[in-house]
Amino acid sequence: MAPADDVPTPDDVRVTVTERSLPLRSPLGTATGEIDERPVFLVGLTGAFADGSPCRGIGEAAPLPPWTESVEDCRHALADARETVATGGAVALDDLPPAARHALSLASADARARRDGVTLSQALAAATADGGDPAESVRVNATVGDGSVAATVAAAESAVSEGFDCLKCKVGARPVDEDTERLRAVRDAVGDDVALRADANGAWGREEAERAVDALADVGLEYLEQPVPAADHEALRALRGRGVAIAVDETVNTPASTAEWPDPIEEYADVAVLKPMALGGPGETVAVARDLRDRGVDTVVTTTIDGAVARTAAVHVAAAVPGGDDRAHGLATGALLERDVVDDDPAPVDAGRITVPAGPGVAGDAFDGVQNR
Ligand SMILES: O=C(O)CCC(=O)C1=CC=C[C@@H](O)[C@@H]1C(=O)O
Ligand SMILES: [Mg+2]
Repeated sequence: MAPADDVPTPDDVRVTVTERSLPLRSPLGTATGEIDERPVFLVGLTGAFADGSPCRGIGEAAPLPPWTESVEDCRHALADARETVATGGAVALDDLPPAARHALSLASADARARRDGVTLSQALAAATADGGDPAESVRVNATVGDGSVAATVAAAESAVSEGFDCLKCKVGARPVDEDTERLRAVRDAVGDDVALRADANGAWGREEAERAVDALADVGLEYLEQPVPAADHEALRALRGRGVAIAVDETVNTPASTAEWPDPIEEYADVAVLKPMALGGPGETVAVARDLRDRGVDTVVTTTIDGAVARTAAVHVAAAVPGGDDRAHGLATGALLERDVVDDDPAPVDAGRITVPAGPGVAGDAFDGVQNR
């Protein structure tokens, strides 16, 4: 772990953890079931760095198996970390499960960036060799859940009317032929100028996936995300070059699987969809994104349908990745929530884009007091 991302262990830092339950406006239908509520843990760091400068940072864990550990395991990991710091010990990020690690890695990065008077994306870009300047805004896609043809088309048309020029549709919850009909109907409704993606969450077997890819070859998908189970690497390789670009999500999005990625990954995927919550933090994700881009695999950053703290941090991650505004990112998930951790989103969506908050840190003082709401 780069020193910049370790939890600061100044003399008198204090870790606070508060739990929130964030209901969705309506359940998000996916191939692996419906998501109707998101439990999140807000993690605050307060105190002073060893040089006496104030240490104040905020992080968030939004556990979502199978991308991360369970809510219970996250709760325990954060309680143990809080106790370790309270008794003067040091927390080793490497020892934490992904969502808990994300919360502490983010809180530490936020505290350091606020101390240094820079945005999180500036700190993330500077922390890697050829960082360059982060993007000032990022393009984002709308997320369209599973549903009937009519409901899918209506949701797509609504997103386009709000200014989105990229739509990601969840597939895999119904027979392949129905999903290809849904996607074809969306294409017919929105025209050719809107980018269209589909995400199967690993629901299809090899034969179904090949049938889907062949049926979708003329729909003009930007990519098909995780068509087959995470571990079926040979199926991924076999799907390449059939007219639809292939993206991986579950295959690459747990620290454990980083060591078990199919190698060379560029033979298995055109795009990697990266989830900072699953990869254990913003710094970790930017490092993975740079490695993948060096290997010819494009990257997109998405939330795990997080609260505003983690979602805003993911915006900074997308802005810090070189060429990060080439593709739309899956960061417009705040609109899916009935209730968030703050009333005013510091990184709202406007016509399919999100402007990176001016900082310092994740969003300046926008999240001050978030744990007391
Ligand atoms: O990528 C997006 O548009 C938003 C995030 C998103 O689709 C997901 C977040 C978390 C779990 C899944 O339901 C889904 C995904 O698989 O990418
Ligand atoms: Mg996905």
